[in-house]
Amino acid sequence: MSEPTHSSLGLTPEQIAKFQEDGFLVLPDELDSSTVESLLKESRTLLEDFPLDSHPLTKFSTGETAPHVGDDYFLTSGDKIHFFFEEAAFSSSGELLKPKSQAINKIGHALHVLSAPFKNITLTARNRAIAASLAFKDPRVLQSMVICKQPEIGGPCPSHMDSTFLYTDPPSAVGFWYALEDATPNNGGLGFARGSHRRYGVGKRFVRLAEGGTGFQGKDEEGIEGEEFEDLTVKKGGLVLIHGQVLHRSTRNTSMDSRFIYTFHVIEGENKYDEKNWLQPGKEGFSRLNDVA
Ligand SMILES: O=C(O)CCC(=O)C(=O)O
Ligand SMILES: [Fe+2]
Repeated sequence: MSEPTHSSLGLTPEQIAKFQEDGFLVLPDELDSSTVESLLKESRTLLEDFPLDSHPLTKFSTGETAPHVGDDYFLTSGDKIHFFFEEAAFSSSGELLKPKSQAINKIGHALHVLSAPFKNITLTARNRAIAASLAFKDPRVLQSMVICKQPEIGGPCPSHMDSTFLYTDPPSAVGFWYALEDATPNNGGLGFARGSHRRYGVGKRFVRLAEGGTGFQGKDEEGIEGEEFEDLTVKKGGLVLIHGQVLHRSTRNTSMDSRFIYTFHVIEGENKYDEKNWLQPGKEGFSRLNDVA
């Protein structure tokens, strides 16, 4: 038998139609259990090994939690592995309430470049073929992260569309979201307003501000707040593809179970990616899925 071609590794016509209809697509069992185990092990190692003393949110002993502490750490994270705390991990006087491995909400944003286990599941022939199925010509990978959503204090991710954050002209973002643990309505799962990508354009953008830091520019389209969300259950190893304009969110995790997921985003390299976007490419540019053998 001949080797499978890229296109035969891609989505079926039925899967493509469902993605276009709903704005998301669940692909169960995308990763086998030993791969998931290796990604969890890598995540735990990163959490254990990062230096707490030099982190911008903990190196100030006075509990300095002003909004702009950490702006630079965030804005320079596009080609690095940085660690972002759960808001509820600190007391009102700025003391860390949990051991650091249970206090981090998110690790990002270049795991797909700098961490071999994450790179190995991101820059793959399968993902190249999935992107081709979704009509990408020059798919580029950016903004990879592990979202830990820690037990008891896991912060919510309010309703948004990803093209607000990773805008191209025309919009093209697609999220690849992998459950590394079962993600359920009980531990802060993932919820969608089904079909909402067909109801709204990209109304606002999350940008670098001229005065420093980041903020939103523009307005949401009318009616966006009234959307109903369906909370999914995604078993570990499952992949969810997320259209850049579908509204999605995840809720607070007050359960005793963490909800580790890995996500990265793909944009069309042929579309204009401007300097307002919060995440700017390093010298190498964003990773090309078409370079995968
Ligand atoms: O899993 C979450 O909490 C949110 C993930 C998300 O918004 C994304 O991957 O685009
Ligand atoms: Fe998102």
